[in-house]
Amino acid sequence: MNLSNRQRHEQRLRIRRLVISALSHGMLLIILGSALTLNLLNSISWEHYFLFIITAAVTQAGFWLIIHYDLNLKLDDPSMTLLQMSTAIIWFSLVISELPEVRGALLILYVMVMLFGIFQLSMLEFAFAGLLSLVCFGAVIIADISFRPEITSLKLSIMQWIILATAQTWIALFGSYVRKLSERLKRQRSVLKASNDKMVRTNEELEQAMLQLDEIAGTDELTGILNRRRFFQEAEARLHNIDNYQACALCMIDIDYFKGINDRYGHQCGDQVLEQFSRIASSCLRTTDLFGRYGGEEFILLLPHNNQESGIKVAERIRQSFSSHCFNELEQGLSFTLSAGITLHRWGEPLENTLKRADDALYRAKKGGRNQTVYISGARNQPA
Ligand SMILES: Nc1nc2c(ncn2[C@@H]2O[C@H](COP(=O)(O)OP(=O)(O)OP(=O)(O)O)[C@@H](O)[C@H]2O)c(=O)[nH]1
Repeated sequence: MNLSNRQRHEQRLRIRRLVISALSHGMLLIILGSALTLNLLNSISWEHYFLFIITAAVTQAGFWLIIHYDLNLKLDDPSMTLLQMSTAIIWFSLVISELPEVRGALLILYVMVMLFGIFQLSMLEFAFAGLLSLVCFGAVIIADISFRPEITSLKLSIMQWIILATAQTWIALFGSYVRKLSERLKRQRSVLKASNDKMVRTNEELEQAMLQLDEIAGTDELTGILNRRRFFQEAEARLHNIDNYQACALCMIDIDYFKGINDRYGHQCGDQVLEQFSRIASSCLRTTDLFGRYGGEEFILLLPHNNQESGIKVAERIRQSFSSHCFNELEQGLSFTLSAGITLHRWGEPLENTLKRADDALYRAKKGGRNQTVYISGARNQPA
């Protein structure tokens, strides 16, 4: 039978309980065996003793086989608590019936059996187990009166029966109280677990929402690239972590005569050009590059691990890709140009200084006739 992890765990617990039950039987047999060896008991023979061993072994092995082959799972109560208790009560009664000398002391065995079911049985089941022990013990008394009248004190036997009835009633009441308590604890634990799970889920959802909010807060609505604020946050963080001998380029890009695009084709078409430019530029960049919208039609790039040559190459690649793109949807064969200013970040310098140089380079590109990339040296790229 294919069992779930939970069922397997419960079966292991049932085997453990069975071991406890077998040990209780064994303990009684050891006590009896010791008393027999020391000749303290006259009423019981070794034959009877071995019969007790065999019956105990057979019943315990039977229960073990039932659990081992998972047959108990087909029962209404897979723990077989009441069944095991009833078997034990009958077996203890047989043992007790052979030991009139120590019967009073052995009454405790019935109580022990009742304790076995303290977390499992309902009030009704407890009442059944208690009644069964009283009936079995009553049968022992009747057998004594019938077969051993000479050594039987009726008054004492009745007194013992009353004591047993009182003890079993008390245990049945106490047992049902303990069971209710444990059920209440279980319910509280499951409520706690449910609210804990809910809290974990809410936290995860909150975290997810915060991440989404953070992403939205750092994204330019029109182009989907980083906005100016987030670009500088991330650029500062990157520069802080960059190792000092790795050159890093900063590039500013401005679409040429953008006002004219707006004026001629309308603001919406101007937006389309900005979106298209962002797509083209993104396709020319590596995932480690930072790309943001500086404002209006101005864009900014941080290109880690780039020197003068490779930085200019990236800017030129973007410029050429953009200028060779045709905006046929606006006008057949229509294309635009851009200007770029680039510089290298100097190790340890504030980002505004680098930005100022890149802006100067862009200004020169515009002044120089647009549609070009101008580089201004970032001087040393080494520690001062
Ligand atoms: N469609 C659109 N236009 C914008 C946006 N942001 C700024 N602009 C416009 O971009 C234009 C920028 O024009 P200018 O700064 O004069 O520059 P230019 O026309 O590109 O000229 P040069 O940069 O000198 O080549 C302005 O008309 C702004 O209104 C935007 O999000 N969408």
